[in-house]
Amino acid sequence: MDDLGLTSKTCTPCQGGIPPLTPQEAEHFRSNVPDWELLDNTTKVKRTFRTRNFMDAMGLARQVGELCEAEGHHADITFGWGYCKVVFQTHKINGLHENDFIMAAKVDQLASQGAAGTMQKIKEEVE
Ligand SMILES: C[C@H](O)[C@H](O)[C@H]1CNC2=NC(N)=NC(=O)C2=N1
Repeated sequence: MDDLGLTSKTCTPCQGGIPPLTPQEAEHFRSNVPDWELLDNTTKVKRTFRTRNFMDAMGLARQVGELCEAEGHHADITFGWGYCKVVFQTHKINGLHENDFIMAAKVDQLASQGAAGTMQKIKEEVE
């Protein structure tokens, strides 16, 4: 689905002073990360991940946080037993920027690796 090649891009430092994406532009980017949804009149993009328990939710939150720090573009992350909610917005422009969708695509990649890791762990436990 990543037709725009979002996962191979890196975030550009956003210094503000540019208009946020229009709803149409935001929806175009969102179609590349179909598990995410636009919020607050398309000024934010959100995905909630389901996890097996609290510690997995915290682990995912930590991994997402480290990715944000590495990219210099930060999510608002809330987690609890069985879930981790990730919301991106470019605060400097109070709206969405391509960076938010680059991050969404990279978080999907991260979470799928994590899920694969979990499945591998379960498989090993079973065998
Ligand atoms: C100086 C630094 O790059 C900026 O403050 C960055 C940090 N991370 C950020 N993250 C998000 N989501 N929005 C921003 O506007 C933002 N600005």
